[in-house]
Amino acid sequence: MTDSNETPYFLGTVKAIFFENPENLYKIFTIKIKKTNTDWDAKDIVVTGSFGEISEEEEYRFEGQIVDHPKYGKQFQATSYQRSRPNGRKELISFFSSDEFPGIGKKKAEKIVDELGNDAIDKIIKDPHALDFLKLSAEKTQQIIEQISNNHQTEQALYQLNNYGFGPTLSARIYQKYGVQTLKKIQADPYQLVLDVKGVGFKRADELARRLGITGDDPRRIKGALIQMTSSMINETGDTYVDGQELIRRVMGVLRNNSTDDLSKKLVAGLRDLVKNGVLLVEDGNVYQKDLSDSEWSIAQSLKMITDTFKGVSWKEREMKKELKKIEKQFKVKYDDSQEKAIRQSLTHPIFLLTGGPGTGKTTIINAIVAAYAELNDMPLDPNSDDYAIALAAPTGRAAKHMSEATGLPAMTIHRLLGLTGTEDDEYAEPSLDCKLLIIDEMSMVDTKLFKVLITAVQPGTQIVLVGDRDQLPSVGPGQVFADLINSDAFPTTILKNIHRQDENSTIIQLAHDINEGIVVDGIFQNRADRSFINCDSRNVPNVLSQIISKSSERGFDIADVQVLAPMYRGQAGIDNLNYVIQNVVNPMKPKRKEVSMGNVKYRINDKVVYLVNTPEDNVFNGEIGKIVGIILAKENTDHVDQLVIDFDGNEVTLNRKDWTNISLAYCTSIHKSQGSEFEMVILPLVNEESRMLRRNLLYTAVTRAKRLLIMVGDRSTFERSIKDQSSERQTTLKQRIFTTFKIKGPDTPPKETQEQALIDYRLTLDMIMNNAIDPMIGMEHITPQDFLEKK
Ligand SMILES: Nc1ncnc2c1ncn2[C@@H]1O[C@H](COP(=O)(O)OP(=O)(O)OP(=O)(O)O)[C@@H](O)[C@H]1O
Repeated sequence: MTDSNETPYFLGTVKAIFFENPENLYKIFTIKIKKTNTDWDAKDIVVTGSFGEISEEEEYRFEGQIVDHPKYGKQFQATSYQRSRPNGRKELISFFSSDEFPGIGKKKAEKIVDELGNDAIDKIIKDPHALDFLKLSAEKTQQIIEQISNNHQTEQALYQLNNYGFGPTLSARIYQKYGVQTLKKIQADPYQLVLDVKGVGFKRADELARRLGITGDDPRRIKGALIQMTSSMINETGDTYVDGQELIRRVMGVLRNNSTDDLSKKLVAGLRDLVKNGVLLVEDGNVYQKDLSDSEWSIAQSLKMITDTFKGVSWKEREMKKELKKIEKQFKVKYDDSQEKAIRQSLTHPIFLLTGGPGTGKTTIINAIVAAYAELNDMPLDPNSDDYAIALAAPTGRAAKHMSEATGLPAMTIHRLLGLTGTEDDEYAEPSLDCKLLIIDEMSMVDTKLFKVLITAVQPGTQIVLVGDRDQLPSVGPGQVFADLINSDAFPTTILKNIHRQDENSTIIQLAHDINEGIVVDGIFQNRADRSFINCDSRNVPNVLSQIISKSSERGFDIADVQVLAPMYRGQAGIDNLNYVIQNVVNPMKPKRKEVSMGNVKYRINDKVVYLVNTPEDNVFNGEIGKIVGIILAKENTDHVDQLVIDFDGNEVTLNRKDWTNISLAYCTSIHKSQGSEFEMVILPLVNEESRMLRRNLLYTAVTRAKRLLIMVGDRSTFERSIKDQSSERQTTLKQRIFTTFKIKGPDTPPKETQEQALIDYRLTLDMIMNNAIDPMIGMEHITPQDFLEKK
């Protein structure tokens, strides 16, 4: 493609930037070509890549390669770029006399080049007195120097970030955060990156710090470890705070090799500093990430504001009675007592909570609420009408689709409703929600931070209905908002218990309810038309599963409708091994078939895969399941990289090898990931080795994913034990914040401890540890410090 062996480049002026992703700084734009060493013969080309700073009408030099995008055709994928420097006398004169340097005309520009020569720019950057001969005012001279240095610093920073080992995406993200201060900031405190830039963990910052000579018990290192450990522990448990003593013990484990006598003093000083700077917060001996703690408070305050500003309803009781009769007729249903109570409460209160297991009528009630609300408030149920003010939303795309199908009205993800991008910027978003009735489904999946953004967006006078199944697994992110709201007793709540789904052959729903009640009946292990139990130990699970899958495909089940769900990745009956085993049953390697590898995983055409991150620019989101429809080997394309083409429900996405870490095989997925989705057939292997993870809510969530068929595999005692194992609640303080804000006296609220007292306690613990009275590694025998450094 190129004239010579040198890297392909394009020099040109940026004309129109038509796509920018603020998260990874990915941009797509056209340039008007001035020069290239390729045989591209058009006047323009589309350039793509991650760029810290690109301005329209500026000239840049891009290095990279021409690629052939399956949808958009040929474009230039830039791997590096720099603002082009004026070259030669003529260009330099027009550069200095341009609008960038007001006050310098052609004459002065000529003088500069005559005096400083063709490397005038470098000379000005290096020597602040280089321009003295012009005899301009000090202010003017300074302006010129700054203008030139700013351009230069961007290049310099990105070059140095690359030297530090950051790839283009991370470099662009860091540069976006710190701008021209990038190098100064990083060199002053590389651990600040852990806090400021998503994707940089303690381990990476620690490596960089070592290169910069920051080691041992340097305060910056201690603070970096405290921040990272707090975040790791919160992500691990889903709690909204960590136990202070435990945190300290773990941080000691990380810093252990470098411990000095006064480490304990330094640790407490580090903690104190982080508290002072608003990063962490200490309360009642617990350590919070300040923003997560603030989110709990904001939620409580917003709920209070919504409650206080509610002005009641304008219609009379008899009108509601009449309306209930009308909708029963309209939907051809007779609501049971708790259902009727739910409809009444939702219509008459500012905030209402509705929870129930499968088939208890949650969707039925959402429909009734919408219809009755519209009628009683004289609102047309027509989304195109200006007076329509109902917002329906759910945390996942699938749940939103279900809501929309059930109501016949538009429903969307909470992210879309709020205009969020699925990136870390979401936490700082302050959207405003313009509706009068807001209904959220699958509320158990909403975490603290998302709920904070949602609820603070709600305007006074809005009525809110939160619907979900409180017994399912809590959200992936920290918190258990739905359970906390229900347990606070601050809001009217209805728990639906009667199962209404009339399907004589279906026993799965009853089983789910029994599990939820902790009832172990023999019937669980007897085969029914829609479910069966296969007794086997963990060694036999792969074999048994292979047979079930073969049989199900003989019976005409598409593998897309069959989902194996497991709790753990490791082990014979773990997700990784089962994916390998099932892949070889449904999509085996044969001679002449294409196959590519990524680590131990092989990918073939027709493989079922799951996407693991959010990439709005490709319209694919975390948890979406797709099918590999194409494998393009490096030797077969102009990019010279292996590519997978994946069909996500009609949306085809091409992933270069470097992005294959964003997918995994999906024949078997985790129960956690399956929440909010339903499958025709669920196969659920549970084995004794996993007993540490098995809780009632995990089993309950897995079982309720099955629409038509459920096959449980494993040993009886494991199932029995998980049914009996009450799920342990997450540690959060949302309930207490609600008690305080609503002035409700909560049951035995623990005495308040001041920050100072807590810090003194830590000091004592630390001193004991330092004096070897307590081994900091007690209870951590099988755990290495590495386990806490960065989440995999
Ligand atoms: N009072 C009722 N009388 C008769 N049928 C009812 C009643 N309430 C609900 N149903 C029916 O029961 C079935 C389950 O109801 P619905 O789908 O609303 O429950 P759900 O709680 O949303 O269940 P899931 O969470 O599993 O979707 C539906 O077919 C619905 O029509």
